[in-house]
Parts: sequence; structure tokens; C-alpha cells
Amino acid sequence: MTQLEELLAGWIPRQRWFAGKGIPIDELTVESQHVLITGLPGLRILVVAVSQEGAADRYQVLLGLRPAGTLGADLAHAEIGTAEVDTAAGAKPQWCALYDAAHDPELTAEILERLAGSTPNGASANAVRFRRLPETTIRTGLRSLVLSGEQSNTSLVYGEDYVLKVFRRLWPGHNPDLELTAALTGSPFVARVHGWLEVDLTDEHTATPVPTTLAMLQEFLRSATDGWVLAGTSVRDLYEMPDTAPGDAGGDFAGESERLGSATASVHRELARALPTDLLGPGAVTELAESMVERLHSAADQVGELKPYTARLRAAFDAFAELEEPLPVQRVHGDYHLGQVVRTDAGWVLLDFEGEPAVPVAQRQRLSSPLRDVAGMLRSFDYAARYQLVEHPRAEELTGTARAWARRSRDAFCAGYAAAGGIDPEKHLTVLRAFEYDKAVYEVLYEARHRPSWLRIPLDSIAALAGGTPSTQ
Ligand SMILES: Nc1ncnc2c1ncn2[C@@H]1O[C@H](COP(=O)(O)OP(=O)(O)O)[C@@H](O)[C@H]1O
Ligand SMILES: O=P(O)(O)O[C@H]1O[C@H](CO)[C@@H](O[C@H]2O[C@H](CO)[C@@H](O)[C@H](O)[C@H]2O)[C@H](O)[C@H]1O
Repeated sequence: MTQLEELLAGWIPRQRWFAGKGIPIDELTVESQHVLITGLPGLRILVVAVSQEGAADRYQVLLGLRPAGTLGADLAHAEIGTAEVDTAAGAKPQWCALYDAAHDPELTAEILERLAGSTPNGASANAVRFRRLPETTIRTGLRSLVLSGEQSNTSLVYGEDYVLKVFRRLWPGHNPDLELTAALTGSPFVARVHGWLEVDLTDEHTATPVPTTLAMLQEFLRSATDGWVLAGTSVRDLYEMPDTAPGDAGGDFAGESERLGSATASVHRELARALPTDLLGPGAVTELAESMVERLHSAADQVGELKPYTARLRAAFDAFAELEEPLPVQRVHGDYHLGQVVRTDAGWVLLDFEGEPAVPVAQRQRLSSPLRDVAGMLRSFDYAARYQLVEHPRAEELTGTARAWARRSRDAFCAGYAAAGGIDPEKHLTVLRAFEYDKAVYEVLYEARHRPSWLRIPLDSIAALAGGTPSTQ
């Protein structure tokens, strides 16, 4: 490994977005390095291949370079290390402080400049192509700030105008977030896309170069409040007055849930209009159910606490496999939860159409049932009701209240979804349950990897859903 690779091997495992935490890194290689700013301070985009347990994953690093010893206190937290680097062609290698350039507005300004200057066909900088949608103009000279929060990617807000979402884990192909958000252009329920960056990555199966999305520039929604925060406030208020029914509490969430259900149905309708749809016959449904069973077994192998529930969960997947009527499928959000929706002055807006970040892109691009998204949001109501009970001194006493809040949000969401023309989720319970269980299994793995102290949230839900401890459903 080079000096840079050694440093990255120590730094990457500590990043929130790194999916392979806790597993030793066998090898790390800088697969490609694209210089956006030469000299110092310098900016490069690195595609880094990380091998663990025999499989390699690719990650994107925005690398900032400054002369060693000159990194300001404001960038100290972003430091990767110090190494000797070739900073410009023909120049002598120089000792440089290397850091995550996402945190350096002086460098990130270059990305906005290049996007603004790009033609719709995309100017290229050292193999990175900058694309701007033909009908948009992009303001430049705005300082960026990294959005804080538990993210799978890194989002930079430029001024009050744009969000640049930097995709960290890369798979050959266009990111579904870009594909779907661009297909929904003009919809009041998504934030408008202005442009993106792409590079060719070699697909290991076909050995061909495939244009791959590195980052997406979107309108910043100034008046946005996170759905997770709004729901959490409603739950917190209710837990302060446990003898009150959720409908009688000041912060009742049912109205918002209903409007969210309605916005979700509209987006599903628009996606079905803009992109392919299909009907899955019995064979394909069985295959889908089998993939759920496979995910269950793989999760149970990794997280032993799931094992007692596998038989019950499996029964739900088997019931789904026996579905008699064809299953309508289309492009869907794929990782739908309260953290993916924001409430603006104009209503709910859906974000992050990336799908489950741990799943290969080709799989995420498959058509699926819109009930999968409905199930995702219903799981999220369950999370919102439960997470404040983790370590709550009155957790047991509040279980009934949590159940009532989740039930009320669930009913309102489904009613809003059906009233806006979506299929009535409550009339397709076999399908809905299978997707809810499958999501909960995914969450067990997700929490075990990223937030072990929250592992009991999906596990408790599974216990409840599968007939164990009291249910919030
Ligand atoms: N266009 C936007 N306008 C306002 N806030 C946004 C926008 N895009 C993202 N956010 C905020 O950033 C958070 C994370 O964004 P998201 O796209 O879900 O990233 P990730 O895939 O990394 O989780 C969202 O929950 C939201 O609060
Ligand atoms: O938003 P991301 O695309 O990064 O999605 C991943 O992280 C989510 C957590 O941030 C995770 O969602 C789970 O936790 C949420 C509360 O934090 C909850 O509302 C969701 O229902 C639950 O699934 C998501 O699964 C993961 O893919």
C-alpha cells in the first residue's frame, strides 16, 4: 500500500458512511484519482476500492491537500493524515496535510463553478464529467457547509440555494436517486435536480466502463423540517402526558400522516407514469419471497438475536409466495422512512430515492411493489414510537401509548394513501406484512452495523409482529 492508502485504511473505517465497520480491511487501493484543482491547496476525487472478506467495495473520497502543518483548526476534525504527494506535474513531491475536502468551502466552491459552467452534455475534468440540466442556471460563489446528521452519504449545502449530495459508496451505474428525482422533475413532491457529476467505473461482471453518479446537485428546501423530527416531537409531547389519547394531544401527528400518505400515492402515480411498470406473476412473486427468506437467513447468521423469530417471519414470506393475484410493480423509493421526507411551507417533499444504500444498484433498480414504500413508512412510525423508550425510565408504562401513537399514524397514512388513488394498503395485508417484516430484518442488520444501541428497536418490533412482547402495531 502507498502512504496515502495506509492513511485511508486508518481513516475510512471511522467514517459514518463506511459500510464495512468492524470487519478487517484486507486491502485498500486508490483505483482512480481525478484532480479538480492542481497544486496546493488541491482538490481530488478518489475512487477507493476496499477489500474485506474477499469482496471489494468502492467508496468516493473528496481529498483536500494543503502544505503539511498548515491545516487550520476549522479543518482539524477532517484530517486524514500527512503524506508526501506529487502535487503538480513535474514538481517535486511535497509533504501535505490530507483531509476530507467536503469540509473545506474554499475547495468545494470549485465543484459548483464547474457544474455551473458545464454544458448540458457535460464538460469533463480529468475523466470526471459535470452535467447540468439544460433548463437550469446555477449560481456560484456560495459557501458550502456539511449537513450534520446520521447520513449514508455526505450532503453539502451551498448558501441557501443548493444541496450537493456526494455519494460515498459507489456502484457502477447511475444512482437511482438521480434517475428517479430527474424523472419526477416538475413534481411539487420532490426537490428539483440541477446537475450531477459522473465518472466511468468498470463493471466487474461485464468488464465495461459504465457512467456512474458521483454527486447530485438539488434545490435546497429552506423551509424544510425533517419528518423524523416532527414525528419525534409529537411522540415526546405525548409521553409527557401519558393519560392522553394521541388524538387529543396538542401535537397530534395524524393530519400530517394522512397528508404524507397522500403525497406518497401521488409520487407513486407519477413514477408509474414516467418509468416502466409491470405485473409480477406467481413465479416472480415466489422468487421475491425467496429473496426475503434468503435475507432473513443471512441476517440471522450475522445477528443471533434474530434466530428465535425466523420461523414466524418465514411463515409470512411463505404466505406471500402463495399470492394468487398478479403483483403490480414499478420504480419505487426503496428506503422510505420519516428521515427521507421533509415538511415545507408547501407540504411534504420526498428525498433520497437512492434505495437501501447497502444493496447493489442493479438490485435497487428493479421494479417493486409500491406497498414496499408504504411498509417502510409504517416501520418508521413504529421506530418513532419506540426510540424514545430505549433507556426511558417509564418505558414499560408508556408501551400502550407508543402502540396507540403508531397505530393512529399508520391508519391515517394508509387512509391518505388510498384516498389519493393508491391501492388500499389495509386490503393487501399479506403483501404489506411481507414487506414490513423484510424491512425489519434489514433494519436488524443496519442497526447491528451502525447503531448497536438501537438494535433492540427492530428486534422488539419483530418480537411484537411475530407474536412476542406487546405490539405497537
Ligand atoms: N434538498 C434538500 N433540502 C433540504 N434539506 C435536505 C435536502 N436534501 C437533504 N436534506 C436533509 O438532509 C438529510 C439527509 O439527506 P438524504 O438525501 O436522506 O441523505 P442520506 O442518503 O445520506 O441519508 C435529510 O433528512 C434532510 O433533512
Ligand atoms: O437515510 P438512509 O438512506 O441513510 O437510510 C439508512 O439509515 C436510516 C437511519 O438513519 C435507516 O432507517 C431506520 O432508522 C430510522 C430512524 O433513524 C427509521 O425512521 C427507519 O424506519 C429505520 O429503517 C435506514 O433503514 C437505512 O437504510
